[in-house]
Amino acid sequence: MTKRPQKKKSSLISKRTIPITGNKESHNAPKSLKPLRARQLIRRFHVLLKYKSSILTRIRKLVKWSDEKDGNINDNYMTIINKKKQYGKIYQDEWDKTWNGLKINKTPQSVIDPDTNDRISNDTTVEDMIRILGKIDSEIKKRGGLETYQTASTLGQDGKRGGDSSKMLVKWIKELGNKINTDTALEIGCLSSKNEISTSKIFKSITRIDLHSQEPNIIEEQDFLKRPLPQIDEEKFDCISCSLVVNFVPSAEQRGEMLCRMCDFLNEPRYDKNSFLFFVIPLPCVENSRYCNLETMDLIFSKLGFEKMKYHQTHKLAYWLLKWKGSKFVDFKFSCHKKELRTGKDRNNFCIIIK
Ligand SMILES: C[S@@+](CC[C@H](N)C(=O)[O-])C[C@H]1O[C@@H](n2cnc3c(N)ncnc32)[C@H](O)[C@@H]1O
Repeated sequence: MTKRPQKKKSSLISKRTIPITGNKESHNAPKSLKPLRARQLIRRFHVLLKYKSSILTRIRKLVKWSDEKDGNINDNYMTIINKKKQYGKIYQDEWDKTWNGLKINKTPQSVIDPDTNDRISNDTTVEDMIRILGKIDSEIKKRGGLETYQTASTLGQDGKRGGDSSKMLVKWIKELGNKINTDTALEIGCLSSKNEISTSKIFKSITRIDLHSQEPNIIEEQDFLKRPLPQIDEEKFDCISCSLVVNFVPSAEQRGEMLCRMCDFLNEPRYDKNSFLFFVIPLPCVENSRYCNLETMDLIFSKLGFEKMKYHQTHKLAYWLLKWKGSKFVDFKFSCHKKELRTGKDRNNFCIIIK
């Protein structure tokens, strides 16, 4: 059902978390955060990861990187840096400068400055990009890495602050009553096994995965883009929950791939059983993006064989419950490109590309 042959895809976060010299202590993720600071950090991580992804895409072209020969660039870009002494020095100097200069307890401020020093254009050299990578990697590490991001996101799930988004899935499934018959679920991007999707017991079994597991025996540490494709029906699911994950994925192509891939993990509908996708993204991804609106999402979902059962938006989030009609309804020729839909400088660049 995969739209195109599945290539081995990248881990979204580089495995490299220490500088070349390996002599920096890692900072532990904070145990608690004030809400404002948590929001600032989440935004900051999104910016850093997205920027890093654009830089790697550009380096990939410049150095004529081949996935077959060299592996995935997200995991292996350090081989480029380590190849030349001069590259290593540029990366390390920027790493150190950022590490020594960045005050992490202050409101996040940009160490990267796309308006002046860190702009990437057609003239940007590999050296320039390695310099920016050094800054970004150092900042990610100094802020505590993915663990800090997750602490901030978990805090956003606090019941007192609106609760976890799976509440909406549970409500909808209950509303649909016996029209919906789902036993198994895959929760992509699972921060906690105490969320309503788990405690409500609406599923007989839930497989939980996350890039960085906070409950190692319960949540499998796995990148969904690398999860082996099901070989037998028992490895598929009646429901996939993908809440606030796609916006975390740094590149538009990987977001598209994630959506296409979900079809491979859903059971073909049967006479007594349907398959569902619960999907959540921040509202600005559809309300204020230069490249994506609700019509774009409707089109993508319908071309991938989904039918909208429920939609709800709050002032922050957009939620969908979609029924998957099966592989017969997937338009394998469909592609979705980057096309400007809204102009204006206050837009965000959220985009989904399907090739
Ligand atoms: C903002 S949290 C969302 C948590 C929860 N699903 C919710 O709705 O509140 C995003 C989570 O997605 C995880 N994530 C991002 N990309 C992923 C991927 N490719 N595979 C698995 N998990 C991923 C991140 O590690 C992070 O824990």
